[in-house]
Amino acid sequence: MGKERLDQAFQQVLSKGDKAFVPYIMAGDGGLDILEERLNFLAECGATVVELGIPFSDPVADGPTIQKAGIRALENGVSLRDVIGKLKEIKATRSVPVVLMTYINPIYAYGTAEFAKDCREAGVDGLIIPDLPLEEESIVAADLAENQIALIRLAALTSTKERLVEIAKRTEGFLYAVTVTGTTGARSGFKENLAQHLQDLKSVCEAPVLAGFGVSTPEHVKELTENCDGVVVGSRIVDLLHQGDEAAIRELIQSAKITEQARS
Ligand SMILES: O=P(O)(O)OC[C@@H](O)[C@@H](O)c1c[nH]c2ccccc12
Repeated sequence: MGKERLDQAFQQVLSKGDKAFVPYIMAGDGGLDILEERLNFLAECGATVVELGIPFSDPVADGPTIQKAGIRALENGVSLRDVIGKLKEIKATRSVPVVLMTYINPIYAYGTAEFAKDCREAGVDGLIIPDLPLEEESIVAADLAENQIALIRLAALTSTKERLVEIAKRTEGFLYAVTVTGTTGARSGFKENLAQHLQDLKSVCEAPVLAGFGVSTPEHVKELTENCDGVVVGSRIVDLLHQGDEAAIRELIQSAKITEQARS
């Protein structure tokens, strides 16, 4: 459960020589009733962990694709409480670890202690809270720790070296290395010095380092994972799910695995 389950999931993948692939989906996009089916589909495609977004009215880090998915979910009336309730219901049959991505406001409104306890009961393994800076972590850190839920930290491109070291030291589950300055969403390419940045993060981080933001093709996955342990892919997965293109999702996720040839 929790932190430990995340550690095991990454270890299992990385020890085989594969890279980790964490797809992001918006909870409630398409209705909460299809959540279980989607999680199990992603697991079956080879997802290491799934990042599950909570729809929110003011998603400051999100680009157009995820904003639209959030609006669809909000139109379905889906709240943080509903998502946790659904996860609790499907806990026994869910086959992939889940980390929730939510802004701090809904957690604060829920009550941090109750939220952390409910997350644990629902089998939530970790949390990504993009608008919670290091200095404010004490709002939730103790409650999450008490329930063995990992707090996954984000490393921005613009942070100072000292700050990145501190973030890398504190992170749990994995380190989310944000690859661009700006919001989520597909991009055509990455900064030239990104490879070095990822290597620098890896050299100071014991947890796996995963690159995310703007990753949308198997070529991106191959390129980025030369310098880190895996990727997080959001907008592209959300679009493909919305279009019902299961084959493309499978191909994208499988691109994080080394080929059988390379294995032998
Ligand atoms: O959509 P992209 O560019 O593939 O980026 C990942 C991303 O969507 C997902 O991790 C995410 C969605 N919303 C966020 C807010 C902050 C940090 C991360 C996220």
